[in-house]
Amino acid sequence: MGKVIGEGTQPLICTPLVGRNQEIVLAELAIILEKMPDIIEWRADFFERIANTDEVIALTNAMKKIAGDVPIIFTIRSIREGGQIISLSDREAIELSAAICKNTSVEYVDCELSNLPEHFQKLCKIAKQNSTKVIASFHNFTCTPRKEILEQKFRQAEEYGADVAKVAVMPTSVEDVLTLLSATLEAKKKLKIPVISMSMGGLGALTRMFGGVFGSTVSFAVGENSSAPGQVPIDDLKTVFQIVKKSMGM
Ligand SMILES: O=C1C[C@@](O)(C(=O)O)C[C@@H](O)[C@@H]1O
Repeated sequence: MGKVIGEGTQPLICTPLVGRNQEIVLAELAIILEKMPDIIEWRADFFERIANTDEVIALTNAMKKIAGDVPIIFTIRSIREGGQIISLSDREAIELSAAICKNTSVEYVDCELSNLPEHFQKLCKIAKQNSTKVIASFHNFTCTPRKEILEQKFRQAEEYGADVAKVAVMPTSVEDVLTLLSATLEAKKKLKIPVISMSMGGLGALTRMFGGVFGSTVSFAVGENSSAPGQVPIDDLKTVFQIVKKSMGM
């Protein structure tokens, strides 16, 4: 049985795929699976044929065949939230994500909270009809907004009907790292849905290792290539999680 976000005592380890074409993505997937991640994220904004819906669907089907029980997150990260430049408009990106949900070969779809509410709701509806879970996400690659803003983003994810709330921000000080951890703990206590959070960059790397203690349910790790600054190699993360389990009993 594949792992489910929010279940279990330790955060799940998710490794991103960032290949530009089918051959590279599938090669990355084969290498990553040997490292036994709990979840795979396909960052489809890196895929150069993203405008061809049939090819994108065919690749998710091929990935599912190889990944088996390992759940897949389908993500189109927009340029405004740290993603690649793509030829699709926001509406077209939502339509592609909806087509992926209808095809049912991925377990999760990422949708940014910065989308128009009607676009977000449309994708949520189609995802639910097809038993795909929605991860509502918020990213800031330049700074860490105030704690109240982070809490509001977590809350908004739940209010919008998402299944998981995710916040990724860039710290410029250790205080920023504490702000992210503190907002995560608050969200974990108040929300009914699981939360994922990370502080990016070198300073934030500790949140990828110890964020589970504060309520984060997934940590993104480098399998083959990194998709964001500060990601820790999967083997290192597994070692840290073992030490946390042994020393903290979680
Ligand atoms: O949202 C996230 C988190 C992330 O930005 C990180 O910092 O690990 C990496 C992205 O691939 C993913 O979609």
